[in-house]
Amino acid sequence: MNLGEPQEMQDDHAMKLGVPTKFHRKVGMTNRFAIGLVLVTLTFSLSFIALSHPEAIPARQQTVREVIPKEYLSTCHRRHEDGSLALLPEKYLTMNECKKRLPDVVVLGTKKCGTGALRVFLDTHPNVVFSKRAEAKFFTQNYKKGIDWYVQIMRPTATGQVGMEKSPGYFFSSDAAKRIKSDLPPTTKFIVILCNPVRRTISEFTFEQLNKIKEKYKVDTEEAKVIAKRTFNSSKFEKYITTSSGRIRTNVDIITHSMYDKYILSWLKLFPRSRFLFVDGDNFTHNPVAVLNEIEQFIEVPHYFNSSRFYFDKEKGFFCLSEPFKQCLRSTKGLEHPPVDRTVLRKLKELFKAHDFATSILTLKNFTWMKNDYGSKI
Ligand SMILES: Nc1ncnc2c1ncn2[C@@H]1O[C@H](COP(=O)(O)OS(=O)(=O)O)[C@@H](OP(=O)(O)O)[C@H]1O
Repeated sequence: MNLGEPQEMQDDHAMKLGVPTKFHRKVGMTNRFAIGLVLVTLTFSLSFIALSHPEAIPARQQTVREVIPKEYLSTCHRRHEDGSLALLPEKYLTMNECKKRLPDVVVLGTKKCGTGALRVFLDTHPNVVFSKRAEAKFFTQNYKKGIDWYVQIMRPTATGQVGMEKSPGYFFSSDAAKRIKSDLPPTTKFIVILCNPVRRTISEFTFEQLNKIKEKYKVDTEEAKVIAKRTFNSSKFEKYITTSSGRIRTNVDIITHSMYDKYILSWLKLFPRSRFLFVDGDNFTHNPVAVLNEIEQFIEVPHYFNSSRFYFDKEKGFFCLSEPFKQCLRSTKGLEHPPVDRTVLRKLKELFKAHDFATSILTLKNFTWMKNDYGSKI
């Protein structure tokens, strides 16, 4: 081809030689542009379809994607078969925004009304996470350790989980109430489990006696129980709670701790009642599912507890967990109580009746033991 020739002639030669002409080049460029445009549009459309319909990704690509176990999606822990908890690998903790936080719900009390069983049972709910320590006691004896210590003893929670703590001594402490008011957010909820005050008083006495024996003889709970039974003096309890003239002492802790109304009143002076759930401990002992369902609603977690998760253990004499693992409360819970003189029992009932009346007005609840005259068997 002579490059000095006019354009039409150059094209003529070119056509003959099979070389692309300017016209062909123009058409070629337009085609390539069009093909490119179609390819880009196709790629965009395919990735859009793939994103909005992950099932549309070809099977070969899906295999390289990690399949996250369903139970890892909104939690920070994995539960072993024996019930113990292990933190999930770091990437899941990040994905689920897991971190240690102040508790959302605090079980304030009350001592010997089933707070231990409440904790063990509630902790199996997938949306509930209790503190690492069984009892933090931060707002009472550990306050000097500082709020960072308190946060550190919590387990990490994912955003949708409810962090909880139980320290039954808080209920009796006006200091704890004031500190909670100043340190916890105004959204914190409180659970107070109350039970038959006569039975509660005997329970606290029995528990304290056992602890004294453990300390004195340097023995474990089982040995202490044997010693307690052997050395049991039937009038010990009666002597401890009555004056020489036979009146009930109203200045000993195990008695005052059962006068629930005065503590409730002091808490209600600081917090609105809507932030409390007052739970019937006697009902909880005999029908844990009903009470746990009530708690689920109050703390706003999905329904989880049903009767298949529990069984009544005849040897223990109490309900135990059957799912997700088998577990009864440890041997310091469900102690054998000493028999108590009938006259002393009657005096205790009379003393607590007036307080219970006030309790039911303050809580707007009629508790089991009030309906059945404190039960025939205490
Ligand atoms: N399921 C189950 N298993 C074992 N024990 C149960 C259960 N439900 C309620 N209870 C009652 O809980 C009482 C102990 O209460 P607390 O756990 O609050 O005691 S403590 O204040 O934390 O020491 C304990 O009191 P005692 O019987 O005097 O030991 C029990 O009566």
